[in-house]
Amino acid sequence: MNAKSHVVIVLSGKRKSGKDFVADMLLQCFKESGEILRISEPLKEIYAREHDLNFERLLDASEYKEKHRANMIKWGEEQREKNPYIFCETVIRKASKRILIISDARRKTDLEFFRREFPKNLLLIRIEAQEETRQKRGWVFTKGIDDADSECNLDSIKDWDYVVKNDKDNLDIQEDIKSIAHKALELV
Ligand SMILES: Nc1ncnc2c1ncn2[C@@H]1O[C@H](COP(=O)(O)OP(=O)(O)OP(=O)(O)O)[C@@H](O)[C@H]1O
Repeated sequence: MNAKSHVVIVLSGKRKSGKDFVADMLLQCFKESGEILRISEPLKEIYAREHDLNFERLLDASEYKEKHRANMIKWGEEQREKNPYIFCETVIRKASKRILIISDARRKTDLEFFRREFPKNLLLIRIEAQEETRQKRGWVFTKGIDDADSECNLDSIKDWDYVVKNDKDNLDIQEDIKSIAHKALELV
């Protein structure tokens, strides 16, 4: 598939704001024509290979992932200093479906990449949840992670196509999900 023929929905939000949850709900709207891709996946794949770690365990929500999170962030920064778009480029090479849901944009350079590559077929989404909600979902403020660039770099961005307030449950965000899915299908 020609890279330019994708419609791309980019999700961003703080830890435990519900990025994966929203990505899954969106995917249900698109079924076979959609797929979820994560910028952090090639990062984890290459990091695991270079550090002799278990790639699968870095992907799930395990203690193992949390243990390596800080070092992985630092390593990712070093790679991005050489090429800020390296992980976005890798993830797009893996895309095979018409509608791509990128569930973890974290930096302005990620947005730059998608704006440049998909100027007409792009939806930028911010997921917001209050700290109290995130804590109920298991979030604990961690110095070096929650105050790092990977969590804060997009805080100042205001021109999202949609902001989803995800403090309640799936019924509460269903209307937002429908609008986003509808807009994406218009762009196909
Ligand atoms: N609207 C919702 N209704 C019910 N549960 C939700 C909702 N949003 C998120 N959750 C739950 O909260 C938890 C955290 O959500 P999720 O994993 O999607 O967050 P995330 O932003 O992807 O987190 P991280 O950045 O840490 O990977 C999950 O258990 C998820 O099922």
